[in-house]
Amino acid sequence: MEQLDLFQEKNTTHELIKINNGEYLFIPNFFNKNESDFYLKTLLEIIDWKQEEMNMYGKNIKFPRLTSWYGDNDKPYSFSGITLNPNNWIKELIDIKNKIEPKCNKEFNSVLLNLYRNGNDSISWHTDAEKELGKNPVIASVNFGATRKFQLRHKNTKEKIEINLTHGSLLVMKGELQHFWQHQVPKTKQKVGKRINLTFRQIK
Ligand SMILES: O=C(O)CCC(=O)C(=O)O
Ligand SMILES: [Fe+2]
Repeated sequence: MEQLDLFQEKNTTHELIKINNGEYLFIPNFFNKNESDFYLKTLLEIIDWKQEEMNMYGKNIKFPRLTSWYGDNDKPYSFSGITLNPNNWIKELIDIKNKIEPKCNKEFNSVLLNLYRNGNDSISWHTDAEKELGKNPVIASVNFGATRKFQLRHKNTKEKIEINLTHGSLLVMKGELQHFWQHQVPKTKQKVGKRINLTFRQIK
């Protein structure tokens, strides 16, 4: 049936959503408009944004987005074929971390930031299941700027879920979700502005 290929739209106002093999929280206006505008503008200016490259089959491929890594862990963090050394925490990132931790019931010691400059920037299907993150990692994703589609796909059943990550929203992925579901932010042909995503993590 064609229906199976359609993404289920899950922009409900319920906070905790239980899915097959995982759960997540989604709170659209976790940060109010003023806070969100402030963080979008400030983080664009003060974050140490870089376009990382990875080597694939002998070719250097540029990531289709800018990234930056902050944390209190002196260990470098490796993912998608690259290793990032953490920058030291800055006040704005600690303020965001302090605000989300009670909602997540979790403390974080690092954050990966992504800057999607326009609709051509993206992140392709992956899981956040690096071994440094432990067994069932809690990953808190904070969003400022343009709304982009965030898609989840079950590895076995291929079931798909789509969430519009709006300005000021908080998405918390938890339970066994990272073992069973991949996620991505696809490119879009629509004219979209800049978007910043922060994923807070606890690195062991
Ligand atoms: O931009 C997003 O919403 C997702 C980012 C992500 O999945 C990651 O950095 O691991
Ligand atoms: Fe991810």
